[in-house]
Amino acid sequence: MYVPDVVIRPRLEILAKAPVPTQTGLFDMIVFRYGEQAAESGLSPDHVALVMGDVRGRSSVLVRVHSECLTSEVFGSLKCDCRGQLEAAQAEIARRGQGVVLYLRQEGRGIGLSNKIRAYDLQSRGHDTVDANRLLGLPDDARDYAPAAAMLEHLGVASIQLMTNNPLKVQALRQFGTRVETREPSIVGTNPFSQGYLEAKRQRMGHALPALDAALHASAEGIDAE
Ligand SMILES: Nc1nc2c(ncn2[C@@H]2O[C@H](COP(=O)(O)OP(=O)(O)OP(=O)(O)O)[C@@H](O)[C@H]2O)c(=O)[nH]1
Ligand SMILES: [Zn+2]
Repeated sequence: MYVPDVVIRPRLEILAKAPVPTQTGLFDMIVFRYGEQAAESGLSPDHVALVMGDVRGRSSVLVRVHSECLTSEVFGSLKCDCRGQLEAAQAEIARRGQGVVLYLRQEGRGIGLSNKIRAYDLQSRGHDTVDANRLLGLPDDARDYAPAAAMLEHLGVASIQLMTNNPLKVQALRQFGTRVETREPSIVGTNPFSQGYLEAKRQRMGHALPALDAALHASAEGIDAE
């Protein structure tokens, strides 16, 4: 995860804004541009905020900082939990009537779509998500949370409850000046195709996820895992 020693913020531009009705309610959709992305990365510098309710000046605003995952969100891939997490975040924001989803165009933990699919190819040959990135000579996690912090600052959010299982995401946002009051777990169901990925995130990337053995045992016994 990229966190510079000195925080220099490129200009945040607001490109467009409109109300968008969704299956989980009416959100304001704001498109931001933050800095530039090298064309060869395949990543877009245009990030999205979905905002519900009045968040300006508010504390403890529920926020999901979500990274793009084309495979699950568009095509229904079962290899990860991203789509479920996004849907759960929108549903909880709608339930509370207030909150923000920041959708960052950092596909594949920031390595871009084609590299992610190369990593999937290696995973189909038995490597886990971390080793697949390393075999490609890429960092485990190449995301930058400066755009998210700048977007929250623009929205005037005073402090947030962050929906994530990733402690490094909390740390990175704090380093960019976001007041993260609490971490709210973002646990969604597993399936046989996502279990390996979730277990690698738990064991190798420090995510606060229930242990897979315990979850499987609990579900076999008909008990809720968490
Ligand atoms: N490089 C790579 N990226 C992946 C893989 N599976 C999913 N992703 C990407 O991972 C990103 C989501 O990161 P995760 O590590 O799953 O979760 P997180 O955002 O760190 O943590 P949460 O906030 O708890 O969701 C999205 O950009 C996905 O496209 C994979 O096997 N390899
Ligand atoms: Zn995903």
